Order: sequence, then structure tokens, then C-alpha cells
Amino acid sequence: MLDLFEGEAPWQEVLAEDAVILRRYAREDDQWLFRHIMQVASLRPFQHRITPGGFRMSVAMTHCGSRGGYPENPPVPPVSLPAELQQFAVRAAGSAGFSGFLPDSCLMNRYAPGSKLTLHQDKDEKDLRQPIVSVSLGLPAVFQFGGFDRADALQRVLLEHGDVVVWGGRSRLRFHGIAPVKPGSHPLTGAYRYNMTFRCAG
Ligand SMILES: O=C(O)CCC(=O)C(=O)O
Ligand SMILES: [Fe+2]
Repeated sequence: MLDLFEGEAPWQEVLAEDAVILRRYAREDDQWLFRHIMQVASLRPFQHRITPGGFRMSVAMTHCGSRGGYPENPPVPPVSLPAELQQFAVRAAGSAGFSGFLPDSCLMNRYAPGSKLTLHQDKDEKDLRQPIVSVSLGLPAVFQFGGFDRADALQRVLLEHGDVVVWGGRSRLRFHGIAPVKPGSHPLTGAYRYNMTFRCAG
């Protein structure tokens, strides 16, 4: 996919109070970040979770580090959070104004065309004072960023390869989601969008 901002330095866009997009922040690190996703997925393959309502989620997930409250079936041996991934997330959080981030978990999502993530709050983590650092790789997707009520108005922003969203503090419990991903092809990730969310799951 052609990036019109390819030669530009990364820049920041404020989404809300304590929520910022670090545009193209991960662009230079995309290769090794993606290698980590592939490595984790080779040990703990991507799975489509079944929701409590009995639906198979369109997004496929895996993770490394602490499992926190994320359910898993069948159980798979743990994979630790690589130090360089953790350091990357700490640095990104710092750039967004969150010092002292201590992520112990990285959830990895894989979106095939048509996959989406319904509006939700990230509230399984024990320490909600710590932010979420979310890295987008591959195909673009529309990120929906709402309020504290599911029905609140949504901002819709296109997240592209290398974009990092950080939200915490007063925005930590905002509803958010991903609209269905459009078909396409990306030189690094092929027909998929990948996302990594770093968290302090506890
Ligand atoms: O894929 C994304 O950009 C968001 C992922 C997300 O919200 C989550 O995994 O909880
Ligand atoms: Fe989320």
C-alpha cells in the first residue's frame, strides 16, 4: 500500500484527553515487530475465540506475556513477553506522555478482510491507571473511538501501517472498536491487518 507520508517524520494527533495517535511511530521497526508476531503465533497459533453469546469472533488472537483475564481454550503453554517488545511499548507510551508504563502482556490480533472488533472497553486489566499501547501493522482499518457509554458518538480514524494509538488516564475506559477491514495486500503482512496491544494485565 502506498504511504503518502513515507518520507515524513512521525507526528502526533490528539484523539481525546490522554489519548493520542503516534502516526507512523512503528514504521521503522515494522520488520522485527512483525517477526515477533510470527514467532509468538508459531508457538501459540492464532485462534478465533467464541464469545459468551456463542459467536465465533472474526478476528483471530494470540498473545505473549501475562494472560490476565483473557480466556483461553484449550490451554496452551505460556510464551513470555520479549524484552525488546516491552521496551518498544514503554518508549511509545513515554512519547504519548505516559511515563512509568510497565506492560506485562501483548495481545495480538489478526484481521482478515471483513474481520472487525465490536465496540468494547479494555477493562480486564487489573491496574487501570496504566495505559494501552496499540500498534497497527499491515492493511489499514477504521478505528472507532467513543465515549464511556456504548451509545456515545464515535470518532472514526483510519489507522495505517506503523500507527500507534495510546490511551489511558481519563480515556482509559473509552469504548473502541475496529470496522470491517477492507481487502487489500500489504508488502509486509499480505492480506491481513495485525494489531498488538500492550497492557499491564497484572
Ligand atoms: O485492532 C485494534 O486496533 C484494536 C484492538 C483492541 O481494541 C483490543 O485488542 O482490545
Ligand atoms: Fe480494545
